[in-house]
Amino acid sequence: MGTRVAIAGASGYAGGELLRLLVAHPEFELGAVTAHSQAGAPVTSVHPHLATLAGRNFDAATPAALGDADLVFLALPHGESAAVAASLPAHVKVVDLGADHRLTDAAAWTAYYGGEHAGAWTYGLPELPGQREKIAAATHVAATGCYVVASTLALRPLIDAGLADPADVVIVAASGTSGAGRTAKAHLMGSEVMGDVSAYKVGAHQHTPEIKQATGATSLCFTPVLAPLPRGILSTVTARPLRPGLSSDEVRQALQAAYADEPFVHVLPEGRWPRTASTFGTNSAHLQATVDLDAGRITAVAAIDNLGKGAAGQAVQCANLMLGLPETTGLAINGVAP
Ligand SMILES: NC(=O)C1=CN([C@@H]2O[C@H](COP(=O)(O)OP(=O)(O)OC[C@H]3O[C@@H](n4cnc5c(N)ncnc54)[C@H](OP(=O)(O)O)[C@@H]3O)[C@@H](O)[C@H]2O)C=CC1
Ligand SMILES: CC(=O)N[C@@H](CCC(=O)OP(=O)(O)O)C(=O)O
Repeated sequence: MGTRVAIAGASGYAGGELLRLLVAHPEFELGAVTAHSQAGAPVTSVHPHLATLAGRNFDAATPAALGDADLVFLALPHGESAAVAASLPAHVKVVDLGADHRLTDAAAWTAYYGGEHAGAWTYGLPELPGQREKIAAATHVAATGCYVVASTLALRPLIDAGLADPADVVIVAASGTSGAGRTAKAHLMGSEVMGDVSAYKVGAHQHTPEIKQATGATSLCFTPVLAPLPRGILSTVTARPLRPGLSSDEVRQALQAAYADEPFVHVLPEGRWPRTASTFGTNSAHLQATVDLDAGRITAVAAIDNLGKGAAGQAVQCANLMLGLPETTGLAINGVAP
């Protein structure tokens, strides 16, 4: 018998990607897969690509159904996780894909999400220094925000190495439409998003405090961009170099040193820049960096799949650690092409 895992919010985009990963995971046995408005509906009516789940229906989200698992993934709208987590037996481990337990600063939560902060859990980005061990020892983990994963993997080693000025960071990041969720507004679907690229929540995006928390940046100008893709995030991070004459080689070497032993983070060969298509359906992040000599700025670019390393893949990576399994179990490193 494998470890029993359940999903709350299995009818959403993140929940659907979790389902896809969990049914193929060699150590997991699927427990309850709960939905809200779709409770009782066939799983394949919402996720027709999950053919092996034909005949299975979404469960109602009761504490008894979810509490029967060893580990529960919460893929619920922001603000819904704390109550569900509190209803579970104490021995059940939890990985939350939502934002509720990511921020350590309660005032930042209230400013960007509104309402009262539910409290911080262990932060679920294993590639941060020392974080893998904390995740492995944790019972409750808050998986990171999608833009935050890409931006942090590109920026954090450069701040840690003393190469990038944490007080002068600019990030422009494009996301595919699935980042907004399945229950997203009509303008994110179909004809209105095709052939269009647009900035949104300019200077006011809720991932701004989380990127600062995860990277150590103290001043950040973050502009998210909606791109006509189903999946993918491409984050372009620029920062002022802290050392005159800093070379591209030094910047690349800082990334290479930080990720030399990381199975999912790939610093590309010099001159090749990340593309979201290469990470589609994977838990990988592709990175590249240089120094823009004309502008006098470091430029680092990261690509991920927002539903992979940005959500469900990252959550499974954390669950593997929490359950003492090899971290890569059930997760893809290589993508699909063309
Ligand atoms: N999409 C992404 O790229 C990423 C998403 N996340 C996070 O994952 C979580 C889910 O996101 P996503 O899958 O995109 O969202 P979706 O809108 O696609 O799915 C939301 C899920 O929550 C359920 N739900 C809706 N309202 C309620 C409610 N009031 N109470 C309980 N359940 C409810 C829905 O059920 P039903 O459909 O049956 O009504 C559905 O299963 C969010 O916290 C999001 O921030 C994290 C990283 C990236
Ligand atoms: C394209 C799009 O709209 N994206 C969403 C992603 C944020 C989100 O809710 O995801 P996290 O769980 O990663 O915080 C947004 O910008 O609000």
